[in-house]
Parts: sequence; C-alpha cells; structure tokens
Amino acid sequence: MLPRGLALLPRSLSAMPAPLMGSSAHTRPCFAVEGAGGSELVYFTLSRSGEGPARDPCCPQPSCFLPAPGRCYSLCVPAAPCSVPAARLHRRLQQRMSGGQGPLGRCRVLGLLGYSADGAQTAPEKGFLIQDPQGSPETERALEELLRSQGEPPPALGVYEEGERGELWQSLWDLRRAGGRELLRRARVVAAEAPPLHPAVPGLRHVAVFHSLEAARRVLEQCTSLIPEAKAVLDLVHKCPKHSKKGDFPVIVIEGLDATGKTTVTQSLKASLNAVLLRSPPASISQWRKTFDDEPTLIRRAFYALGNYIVASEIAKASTESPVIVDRYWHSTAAYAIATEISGKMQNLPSAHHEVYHWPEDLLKPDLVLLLTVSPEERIRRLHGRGLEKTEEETELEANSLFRQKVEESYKRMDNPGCQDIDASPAREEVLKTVLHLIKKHCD
Ligand SMILES: Nc1ncnc2c1ncn2[C@@H]1O[C@H](COP(=O)(O)OP(=O)(O)O)[C@@H](O)[C@H]1O
Ligand SMILES: Nc1ccn([C@H]2C[C@H](O)[C@@H](COP(=O)(O)OP(=O)(O)O)O2)c(=O)n1
Repeated sequence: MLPRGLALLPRSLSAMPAPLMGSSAHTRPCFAVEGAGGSELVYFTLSRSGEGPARDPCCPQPSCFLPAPGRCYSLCVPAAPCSVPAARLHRRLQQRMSGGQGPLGRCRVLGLLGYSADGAQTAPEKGFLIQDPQGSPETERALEELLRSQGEPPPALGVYEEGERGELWQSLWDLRRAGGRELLRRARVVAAEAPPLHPAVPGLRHVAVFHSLEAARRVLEQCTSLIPEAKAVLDLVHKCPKHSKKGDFPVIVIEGLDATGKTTVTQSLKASLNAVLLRSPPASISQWRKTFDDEPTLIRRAFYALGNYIVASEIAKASTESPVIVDRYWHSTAAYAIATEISGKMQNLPSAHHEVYHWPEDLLKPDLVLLLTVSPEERIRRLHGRGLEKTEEETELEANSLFRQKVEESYKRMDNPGCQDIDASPAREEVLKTVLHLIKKHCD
C-alpha cells in the first residue's frame, strides 16, 4: 500500500478556486514547511491540473512529507489578520499535539505556513505538518477528533497520497458533517520557489512587532472577555499620559540576551550615576507576565509592547529629575518577536534597514541603547552559575543557538536608535568601566 498523509489546509486559502485552477504560480496559495530539512524551509504549492514532473527533484518528496512506512498529517488554522480566536486555536492545537499523549504524542510536529505568492502584506496562516512514523490509523482518527472538538466550523482536512508515478496529491476534506467528511477538491502538490522574503516578513508589523500603542491595544481589547488580566493592563495604559516626553536627564537602555549581565550592569549604573532604575515590563504588570507568556505570540507580544508604553510614562517622569537606566525596552520586544516568527536560517531575517527595525513613532526614545553580548559558552556558564530556573524561551535559546543568533542579529539591525554593541565578557568592573565611558562620551 502507498504511504499517505493528511493535510488540514487554511480554509481561506483553500477557498481560492480560481488561482488554483490557473497556471500563474504567483497567484497560487503556497506553503512553507518549517524544520523539515534542518534550517531550510520546504516550499510547495498546489496544481489542480496535475501538471508537474513525475518526480520533483527539489520538493516535495515523500521523504519530506511521508516518512515511509509512516503517514504525514498537516493542518493550518484559517486566520483573519490579528485574529485572537485563530491565534488561540493554533496554540490549543499545538499544545494538544505536543502533549505527548496518545497516538499524536508519537508524531513529529513541524510548522506550516500558508501564504499567497502575490506579495500581499499579510501574515501567513499558521499550521502544522505532523509526521507519524508508524502510520497508525489511530493517528488519523485522533486528529479528526481533535479538530472536530475545536468548535464550529472545524478546519478543512486534506489528505496527501502518493500517485502511481511517485507524485504527491492532496485531497481536501470538509469535516463539518458530523461523523462524515466531504471531498472539497483534489490537487497535485508541486514544488514552489522560495519567495524573495520569508513568508512571515510581510505580516510582522501586524501580528508580532507592533509599531504603535493603538496596534497593540487592539489585540488586548479582543482578549478582555477571555483573559481578565488584559483588562487590567488596558486600564493601566489608559491612565498613562499620551505621548510621554523625555525630561532633560539622559535615558540609557541596557539590552541583551538573558544572563549577559544586564541586571549586574544596570544596578551598578544606578549606584554610579545616582540614577533611577526601571525595567520593561514594569513592576505594575509583571505579576501578569506568566499569564501572557502562556498565550499565543500575538497576545504575548501585544502585552510586552504595551508594557513599553507604560514604562515610557515612568521614564518621562523620572528623567525630569535624574538619569534613568532601563533594563530591556522596545528593542527586546522587537528582537525576540522577529526571531520567533522568522523560522529557518539567519538569511531569512528581514534585511538591515527594513521597516520592522524602525523605532515606533509614538514611543519615547532613549538617548542611548547598549547591547551586552557575550560568547554562547560564557552565557551558558553564567546561566548555570546563577542557578535560576530558566524560562521556557531561555531553555529554547540554550537548545537552539540559531534562534539566539537571530535575536542578537535583530538587536544589531535596530534603527534610530540603534544598539551599540558592548563586549560584556570581561570582569564586572571592566564592563562597568566601558559602559560608563560610553555614556559619558555620548552624553557630554
Ligand atoms: N562581567 C561578568 N563576569 C562574570 N559573571 C558575570 C558578569 N556579569 C554578570 N555576571 C554573572 O552572570 C549571571 C547573569 O548576570 P545578570 O546580570 O543576572 O544577567 P541578566 O540580567 O542579563 O540576565 C549572574 O550570576 C551574574 O553575577
Ligand atoms: N521589554 C521586553 C522585555 C522582555 N520581553 C520578552 C522577550 C523574551 O520573550 C523574554 C525575555 O525575558 P527574560 O525574563 O528571559 O529576561 P530577563 O530575565 O529580564 O533577562 O521577555 C519583551 O518582549 N519585551
């Protein structure tokens, strides 16, 4: 029997019959599989005519989709831009599939992005490619059950099958009928060229890197009935004066990955400069951090973005009376968001000067931003030496040096104000001396 797989495809993309029927590759819905071949993404599109070479030399070969003798499943969540329900559905499915329970627990779950190749400035629809190495029919049943349990209408279900000549076909099934399924279409799966930009780049400003208070606020406003803490954050934002302005004293931000020495440096600076020390997220919302860290990235990033605006009002006030040191600010929010959304290799990051690296026009600008960097080995030594429990993301950073490199590179590409790189590997006193020297040079 031929190996076969399932795909749940984005309803909005799958509801684009005209482009699918046409021959222009530019208007077809396209998909990117994350993590299938190391740091490379695998791109494919759909052809209803069935045209294409019998065996495609690049993709998608059965080895990528269908682990012989196993089966492969995939699913995408239909999404309106910035849709909180879609983001939460994606997160729920992710948690259920990676929960390690039942037949789905045996599967390898990869990321799947559905996007339109016409260069539309929208975020991709997110999904998963699920490879079941044992090819057990229970996996298919468990997936169907999982989808049907997520409320109406369940996402469409596609089925990949290998054709007689070794080519791949995808059948799209509607699961809306209780207990049954209805075939919506069948299309050939063919290789697609890598788009000029990673599929997540065009939508970054809408779903991850918010460039205005309003954009972040719109996201949390959708959450108030689901997450009570969202209302509390919005209330605090509401109390902040609009367009906080900096006072006459210098405002210096210290950025860097965890354990690069930010706390050590900022506390020393506070003492040396007789400064006020602030941090983002600020104390007033940090008790809700865990709640938002457990939410999908859309909501999580909106929380941190609003935290920056709350800190801005604290900076405005404090900088009328003394120098202000800030431990993390907007650059952290943006750099982590970019590195999380942009899968694959370093070259997938938006290039330097891309608008995503620009400072938000409505956010109080610091005078100087210093980026502490240490070698990965030294950073791990410090993490372990500190003996603190690591956050989920930090554990990922340790496991995934590529991700860490992307965070650091994103920091370095930030514009106006840019981050000034500081080697924070030397002894504490040495690092402090360098930092004080730079501050003096900049502020004199
Ligand atoms: N220059 C340094 N040399 C050696 N250890 C350092 C240095 N700076 C900080 N550390 C230690 O590294 C760990 C992480 O530093 P910390 O300031 O907490 O980093 P962050 O705030 O960036 O997470 C702490 O145990 C700290 O004492
Ligand atoms: N201003 C900020 C501060 C942190 N974040 C996010 C980015 C990462 O997901 C985490 C990093 O915070 P973490 O707790 O690991 O860092 P520190 O302990 O403060 O060094 O928080 C943010 O988005 N914006």
